Parts: sequence; C-alpha cells; structure tokens
Amino acid sequence: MVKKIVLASGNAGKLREFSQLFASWLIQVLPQSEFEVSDAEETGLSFIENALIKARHASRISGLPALADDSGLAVDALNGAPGIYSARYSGAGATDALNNAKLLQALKAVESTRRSASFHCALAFVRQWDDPVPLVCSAKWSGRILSQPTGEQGFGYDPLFFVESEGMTSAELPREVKNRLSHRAQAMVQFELLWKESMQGAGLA
Ligand SMILES: O=P(O)(O)OP(=O)(O)OP(=O)(O)OC[C@H]1O[C@@H](n2cnc3c(O)ncnc32)[C@H](O)[C@@H]1O
Ligand SMILES: [Mg+2]
Repeated sequence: MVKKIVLASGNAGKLREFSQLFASWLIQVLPQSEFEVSDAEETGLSFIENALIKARHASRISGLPALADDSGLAVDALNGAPGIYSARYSGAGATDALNNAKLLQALKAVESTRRSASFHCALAFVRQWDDPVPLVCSAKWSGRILSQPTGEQGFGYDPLFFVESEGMTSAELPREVKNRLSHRAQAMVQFELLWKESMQGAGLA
C-alpha cells in the first residue's frame, strides 16, 4: 500500500495548491526538497513527457513513489506559446513578473477578443523510477489574457488569466474556487480515479 509519495516540484505555488488538493487523502505527500532532489532537465516536447521525466527523476533519487506536475499556459494568438516553456519564457533568471511582462509585450497589438488562452496540467505518477505503467492524466482550463495584471492570489500567470465564468482573474479567485476549477484541480480529479483503480487492481482498496 502506498503511504508516502514525493511531490516532484520545486514550485512553491504548486506545492501550496497540492497540499490543499491532497488534504483529504490518507497518504503523506512530501516535497522533493526533503530529499535534496535537484530540478530535472525538462527535455520533453509535451507536458506529459516532462511530467514523466520529473516523476522518474524524483523517484530515482528519493527511492519513493513520485508525482510530478508539468503545466503551463498556451495562448492561441501566439500559436500555443509559451506552452511547455512557460516557466522559462523570459529566459535565464526568469521570474513570474518577468514572464508576465514578456507575455503582455507579445500580446500588445492583440485585441481582447483574440486573447484566448488555456492553462494545461499533466500529472505523472510512478511507483518506482522505472515504472512501466505510470499513471498519467491531463486537463486544461480556458480563459483570456488581460492587458494588465490583477489580483494577488495564486502564482505564475494567474494575475493575467481572466476566468469568464467567475468574472475575475485566477489571482482574484478565492483559493478554494481555483482549487475546484483549475487545470490542476481537474487533473487531480482524474488522478484520483486512476489511483483508486490501480489500488483496486493491486487488491489494496
Ligand atoms: O517543474 P517544477 O519544479 O514543478 O516547477 P516549475 O515552476 O518549473 O513548473 P513547470 O515546469 O511545470 O512550469 C509551469 C509554468 O506554468 C505556470 N503555471 C502553471 N500552473 C499555473 C497556475 O495554476 N497558475 C499560474 N501559472 C501557472 C508557472 O508559473 C510556470 O511558469
Ligand atoms: Mg519546471
């Protein structure tokens, strides 16, 4: 029975959201920093490939099952950029603020009706580093990119991501609302199903 897993992420915003999303689970979820896991090189070409790379890397170093999240923002008017490069969009020394500034610059001439975008989240879970049957799932969350940052919650591109159904940015949403609607929240719903199915398959639930 899996009782302890490593969360293969160095992103404080993600770790905060996962601690809320895992709150009702009966397992211990430990950040990779507790095992001195270095950041893996994200050499994949898709969110799913990168999530698997990160999960295998954290599991190999920690010796524990590992879950990784690879996520990012795809802007339609930019042909899906920054996509898997979302964290590195503004180059070496990228920060959330620099990434947001670069995105606003790239969309400067694009009118509001053409600023549709989506957040994507891929989750990959491995029981051991070379697990041949990882649990993999993904989800997206649609919105629109504003012309100036609004809101203080969340992280990353949240202050620019306007959620039509709520009439505010994801950085203005109460955290329990983001944790119900977001790409990460939706991927977690799928992950929970896969997890339960795999535990049943193993005769553990
Ligand atoms: O790889 P790890 O260690 O998990 O941390 P990271 O920050 O490098 O994470 P990614 O490689 O998955 O890159 C994700 C990027 O997409 C952005 N992003 C992902 N989910 C987001 C969310 O819920 N709200 C705002 N931005 C998000 C985030 O700010 C990063 O720039
Ligand atoms: Mg990363």
